[in-house]
Amino acid sequence: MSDDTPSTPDTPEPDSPDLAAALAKFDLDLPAETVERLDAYRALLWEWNGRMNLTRHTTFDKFASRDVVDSLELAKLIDQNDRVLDIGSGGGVPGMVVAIVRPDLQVQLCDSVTKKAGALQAMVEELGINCQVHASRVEQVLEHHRFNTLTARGVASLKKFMTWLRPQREAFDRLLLVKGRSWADERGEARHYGLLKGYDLRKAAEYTTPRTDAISVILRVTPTGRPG
Ligand SMILES: C[S@@+](CC[C@H](N)C(=O)[O-])C[C@H]1O[C@@H](n2cnc3c(N)ncnc32)[C@H](O)[C@@H]1O
Repeated sequence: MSDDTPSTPDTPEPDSPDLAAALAKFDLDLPAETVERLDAYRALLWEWNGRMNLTRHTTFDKFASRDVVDSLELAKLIDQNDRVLDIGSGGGVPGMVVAIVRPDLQVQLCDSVTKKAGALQAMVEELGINCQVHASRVEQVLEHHRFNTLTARGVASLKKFMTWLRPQREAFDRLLLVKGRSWADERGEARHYGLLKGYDLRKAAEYTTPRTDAISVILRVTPTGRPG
């Protein structure tokens, strides 16, 4: 190619026209019935998003490559029939997606903002999902309920989580947190404050958001002995 050949600018890939196309684009193979249920949830989420700020993932590609991918990675780590609480569900990610892809689980959602919990409750009812919604902070939910698995994405630092959960360590078997690249700094901070004493913390999964270089990890935090 000669030096004066005009370079063609990178043309951005067009967004997929529907959820099935987006899932196929990222090699996410789900049963047709699950795709239908996910799409019904996606439509409600975008509708509610017009009334309050619940998500920035308002293209099929973003919904599939971020929300569905994170939720599927989490779902792989949850035991059969677990009682699950999704903390700070916001618009329902990952909890609602996990409830749809893993109907064996007993998923509950919580958000401390009453109007967000109200939107979640309305979506759950419209979709006919058997999923209790708590309009409260996780600290309060755990005073009255016990779960096998707690999940969360984008809610708070590890230090904050370990502070909130400290008085309720008997109320759950494990905590699964979706985190970005800064996870090791967060671990360092939580350790510095002695908040990981009496817990086992492992990186349970690591994956890349499709077609980006964004790395995500899932941290699994398990209470072991008594806190130091
Ligand atoms: C940035 S949003 C993330 C929403 C969703 N998990 C996602 O990834 O799209 C964080 C949510 O956590 C909720 N939240 C913050 N602290 C909380 C707490 N202690 N208990 C329950 N929800 C909380 C907020 O109200 C907010 O809706």
